Amino acid sequence: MTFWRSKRASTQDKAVAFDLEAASYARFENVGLEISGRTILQDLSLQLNQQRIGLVGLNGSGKSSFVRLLNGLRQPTSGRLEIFGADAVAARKDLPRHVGFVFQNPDHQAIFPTVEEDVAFGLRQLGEDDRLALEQARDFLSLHGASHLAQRPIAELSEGQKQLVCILAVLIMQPSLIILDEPYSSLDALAARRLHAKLESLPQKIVMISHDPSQLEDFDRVVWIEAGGLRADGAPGEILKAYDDDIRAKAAAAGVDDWDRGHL
Ligand SMILES: Nc1ncnc2c1ncn2[C@@H]1O[C@H](COP(=O)(O)OP(=O)(O)OP(=O)(O)O)[C@@H](O)[C@H]1O
Repeated sequence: MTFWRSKRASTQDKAVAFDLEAASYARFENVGLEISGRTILQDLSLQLNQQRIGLVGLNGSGKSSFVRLLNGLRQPTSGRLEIFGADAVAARKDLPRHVGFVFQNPDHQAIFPTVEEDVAFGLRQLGEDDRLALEQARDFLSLHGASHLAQRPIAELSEGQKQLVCILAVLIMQPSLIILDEPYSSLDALAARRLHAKLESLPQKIVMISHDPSQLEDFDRVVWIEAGGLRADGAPGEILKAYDDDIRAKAAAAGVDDWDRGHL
C-alpha cells in the first residue's frame, strides 16, 4: 500500500533551489542567534552530513533554538546558514516542506481537533486533495497501529499518545530531514523501543535532541551544545562519555542533593 502524494517535490525544487541530495544538508558559517537582545547561539560553524545526528546539552543551552534554525522557525541574526544548499533566510517559508519538525511540546504542534485531521493537515499543505489526505491519514494511522485514535480529540489524548501522533503527522509528509526535539520524553518503554526501531529504519536524515544518551548511542554523530556554542562534536561513544563525565563533575561541584547550590 502506498500513501504518498503524487505532487512530491522533485530533487530540485522549483520555487527555491534546494538540493535535497546535498551531502551536507546544513552548513553553518559563524551562525549566531539573538532574541530580544540576548545571545542565544553564537559563532556556530559546522556542517551536518551524517544520516542520524544527536544533540545533547543541559537545559537552556540552546538545542531547541539550534534545530529551529533548520526548518525556518528561527533565522540566524549573524553568519550564514544553508539548508539543502539554499540560504535559510531566503528559503524560510519553503523549508518546512522539506524539514519536518516534531516539537518538544505536542500542544505547540497539533492544531486540529481530531487525530486524523491533524495527520492529514501536512498532506493538505503539500497540495493533496482534502478527501485523499484524510484517507491517507487514516491508512497511515492504521499502518502504525493507531487507527483506534483516528477520530479521538487530540486534547483528550495522553501526553505519550499526543507525542506519537505528532511524530506520525511529520512522518506521513516524508520530509527529507526530520527534526525531533526530545521525542521520548513522554513515551513508555514499549513505545520508545518502537520509535527507536522506526527511526533506525527511516531513509531520511534525522537530527534529534535527547536527554537520554542510550537513544543516541547508535547514531552517526553527536553534537554537544553548551551555553549557545559548540562544546564538542564527534562519535557518540566519545561525546556521550565526555558529556556524562562533565555532568558528574558539575553535580559533584554543585552538590546534587542541594537544590539551592545549583542554578537553573
Ligand atoms: N522566545 C524566546 N525569547 C527569549 N529567550 C528565549 C526564547 N526561546 C528560548 N530562549 C532562551 O534561549 C536559551 C536557549 O533555549 P533553548 O530552548 O534553545 O534551550 P534547550 O537547550 O533546548 O533547553 P531544554 O533542554 O530545557 O529544552 C534559553 O536561555 C532560553 O531562555
